[in-house]
Amino acid sequence: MTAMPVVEATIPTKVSVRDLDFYYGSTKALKSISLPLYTNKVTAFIGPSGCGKSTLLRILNRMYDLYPKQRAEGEVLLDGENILDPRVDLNLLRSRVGMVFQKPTPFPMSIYDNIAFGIRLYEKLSRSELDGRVEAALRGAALWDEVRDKLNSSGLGLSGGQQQRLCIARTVAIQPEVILFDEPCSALDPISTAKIEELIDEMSERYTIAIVTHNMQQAARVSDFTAFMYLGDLVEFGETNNLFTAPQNKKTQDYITGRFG
Ligand SMILES: Nc1ncnc2c1ncn2[C@@H]1O[C@H](COP(=O)(O)OP(=O)(O)OP(=O)(O)O)[C@@H](O)[C@H]1O
Repeated sequence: MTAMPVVEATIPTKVSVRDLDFYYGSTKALKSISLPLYTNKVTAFIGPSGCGKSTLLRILNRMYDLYPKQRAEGEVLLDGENILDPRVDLNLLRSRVGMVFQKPTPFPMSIYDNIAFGIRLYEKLSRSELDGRVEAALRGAALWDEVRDKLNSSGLGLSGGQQQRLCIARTVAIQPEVILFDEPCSALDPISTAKIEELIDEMSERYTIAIVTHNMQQAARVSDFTAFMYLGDLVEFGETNNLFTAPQNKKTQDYITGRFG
């Protein structure tokens, strides 16, 4: 049993990962991970390729459940409720814990319908209520001003950075509590990346956020807390400032100073 790192006892915990193991078939990809995601804070998962960052992220909304040979053991408490329990309603869970992927993946439909599609799955709204929700979501993703005059055009006609903000709008439209970002900027140019980073910062006022990133500067810029992982272990978890300036573990230090990874 590994102890849960407690860094900020004064901030409420939204998600509590406890003694989490994860298997791809017989391969163990995560080993007894325990960490908190603090409410309305951004937590970055960093570490060299293959250390388990995306695996950990995908557990937080049971994405792995789509694959029969993948299995998690341990607990992931969302507001105290274990989301690994087989009785959990996955549609409800994924409406509470949204996800933005590495590659922007708009649906092949209009900008408006990209947002409205998910809302319609969960709620029955009048046209004017739906219009309001679509606008609020696009504003929340800092995209409204760029698309307000072409809501009926295809989402696929937008630039890569705009498409990623459309995907963020689609996620926030469902009014989740937690948002998971899996390398959200890796396909984007520096200006689009800066916009998404700024957006993540603003979004943390309303959502609890976890982000997987290869880019340590990005982790340092956007996150409040950082988890450093290595070969399926959580090596160090702490406030981002502390972890980057005064790492406690030699492996963390080697990684952030570019000695490996
Ligand atoms: N579908 C899969 N089947 C079998 N093993 C897998 C699968 N996906 C990932 N793994 C293994 O699990 C481990 C963790 O992978 P994961 O993708 O979570 O790492 P990561 O830190 O996100 O890597 P990267 O930065 O390269 O995306 C790796 O050893 C990987 O080879």
